[in-house]
Amino acid sequence: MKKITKKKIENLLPVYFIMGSNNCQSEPTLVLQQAIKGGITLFQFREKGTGALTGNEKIKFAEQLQNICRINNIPFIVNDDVDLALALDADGIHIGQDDESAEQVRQKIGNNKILGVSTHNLEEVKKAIAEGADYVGIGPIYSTTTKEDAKTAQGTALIQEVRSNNIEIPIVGIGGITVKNASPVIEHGGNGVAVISEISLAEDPGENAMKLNKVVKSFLK
Ligand SMILES: Cc1ncc(COP(=O)(O)OP(=O)(O)O)c(N)n1
Ligand SMILES: Cc1nc(C(=O)O)sc1CCOP(=O)(O)O
Ligand SMILES: [Mg+2]
Repeated sequence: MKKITKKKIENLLPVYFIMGSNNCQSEPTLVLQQAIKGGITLFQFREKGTGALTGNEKIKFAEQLQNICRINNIPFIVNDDVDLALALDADGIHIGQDDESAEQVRQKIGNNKILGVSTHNLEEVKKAIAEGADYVGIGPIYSTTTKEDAKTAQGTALIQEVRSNNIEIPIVGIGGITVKNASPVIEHGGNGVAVISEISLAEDPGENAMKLNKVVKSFLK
């Protein structure tokens, strides 16, 4: 992959689907295929929490999902695990404030992979940018039960603060986002929504992916 431009990242963020084996009630490979058909624009492999796969099982599962993404031209991002991202030659890595520093991770992955960083205040956003983030995740926008250690919901306040400071980093909102409540994230300056359960637990994952794609794109300028 060539050096990623800001415009290119923005174009990947509208419907950012995140999933691990414990987020699904049906076969995860089918859920991902349906989500892709529905119109997700980016995928993150996030294998963590209760009952998550480890070791070789985790690697094999990641390879299966990466393969599905490859066939369908959807970039594949790995959550937390920099070694796995490098071993799989993933398209990028997403890290949070409790993970390795963005500066260290950027050094390890070079300039041609996507680096996403979770942020919860303006200082963290500025630091992430200085250390080489390509986009920031801001959340939780709404309350969520999917992430065991999620912080208190903050709405779109930080997205608005970042934009009112004329900071142009691509932003994806995350946490409790559904088809019905996605639009404020974009109206207030986000470039996309990152969701787990709204797609992974949907009766029809493809339909929810399609609805999210439609609502987000209708509010993007
Ligand atoms: C797009 C996106 N935004 C935020 C997160 C959360 O990352 P983090 O705070 O490191 O928490 P975990 O996901 O690792 O539990 C994310 N994964 N993706
Ligand atoms: C992985 C994650 N990170 C969050 C953050 O606030 O940084 S909230 C979250 C869980 C998102 O799952 P759902 O779409 O089911 O609410
Ligand atoms: Mg993390």
